[in-house]
Amino acid sequence: MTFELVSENKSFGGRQQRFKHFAKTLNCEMHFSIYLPPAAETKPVPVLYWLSGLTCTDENFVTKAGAQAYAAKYNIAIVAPDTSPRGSDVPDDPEGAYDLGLGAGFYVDATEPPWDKHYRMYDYIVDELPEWLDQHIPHILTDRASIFGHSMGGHGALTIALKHPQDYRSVSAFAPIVSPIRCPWGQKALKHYIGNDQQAWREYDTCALIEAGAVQVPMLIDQGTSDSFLDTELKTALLEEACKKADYESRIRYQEGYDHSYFFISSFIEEHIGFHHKYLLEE
Ligand SMILES: N[C@@H](CCC(=O)N[C@@H](CS)C(=O)NCC(=O)O)C(=O)O
Repeated sequence: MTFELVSENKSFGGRQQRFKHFAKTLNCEMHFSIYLPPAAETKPVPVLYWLSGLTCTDENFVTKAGAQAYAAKYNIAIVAPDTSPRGSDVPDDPEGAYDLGLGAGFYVDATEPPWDKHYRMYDYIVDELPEWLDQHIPHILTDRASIFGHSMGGHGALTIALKHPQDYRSVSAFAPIVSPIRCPWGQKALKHYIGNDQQAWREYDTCALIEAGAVQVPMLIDQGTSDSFLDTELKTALLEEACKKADYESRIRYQEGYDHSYFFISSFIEEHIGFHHKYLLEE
C-alpha cells in the first residue's frame, strides 16, 4: 500500500500535513489533510473529521476555514478528506457538471455502474480512513471522534453520525443538505449512484433517518439566511420539522445575512470546534 507525506506546514504551533495513499475502498490514490495541534506531540488527541461540499478537495477547508487556531486551542486533530475518488479512470458527469462525479461523491456507496467501482466514499470515511489513521498516525485517538461538514459534507456528517452513534460523539454542520431525497442535487446523485429504488435512498437522508428513529447524537447546525441554495437545495426547515416530529434534540441556528461560502464557515468555526471539544473531552 502506497503512502506518502506530500506536504507539512507549521501552523499555530502544530502541523498541517497532507498525505497521499492508495484507498482500496475507492480503488484509487487519494489525498487527505490532517492538522495536528501542538498537544499531539506529547499525548494523542481526539479527532474531528471535516467533510467538504461540492467542487472541493481536502484543501478548501485547510486554506479557508481558519480552523487551525481553534484546533490548537482545543487540542483536537482535524482530518479533512477529499470529496470523491480521483484519477483519470474514475468516471465523471458526462456533461462535466459540478454536482455529480468528481468532487461530488455525496458520501454514499454507489451500487450502480459505472460508479460502483470507485464511488464508495461512505465506507472510505467510516472504515478505511480511521483504520489507516490508526495504523499510521500515533498522535490521534481514533476511538474518540466527532464529525462535521459543509453542504454536501454536512449531509455526509449528519448521515454518518446518525448511522454510527457509537463511533461519533457529536455532529455539526454548516448549511447542510438535510434531505437529499427532496432536492435536485441529492436526487441527481442518488439516482446515478444508488439507482431508481427510492426506498434505498432513505438510508442516506438525514430527515428520513430521524423519522425512522435514529439514536440521539449531540447536533449543532448553522445556516446563513442569505445562502442562495437555502430554498432549493438545503431546505433546513425540513430538518426542523423532522426533529420536532421525532422529538429529536438539535440546535438549528439561522445566521442573519451569511451566504454559502467559507466566509460564513470561518465566522463560526470556533463555536463548532468548541461544541465538539465538550463531547470529545468527556470520559
Ligand atoms: N457555485 C458553486 C457551487 C458549488 C459550491 O458552492 N460549493 C461549495 C460547497 S457546496 C464550496 O465550498 N465551494 C468551494 C469553496 O468555496 O472554496 C459552483 O458552481 O462551483
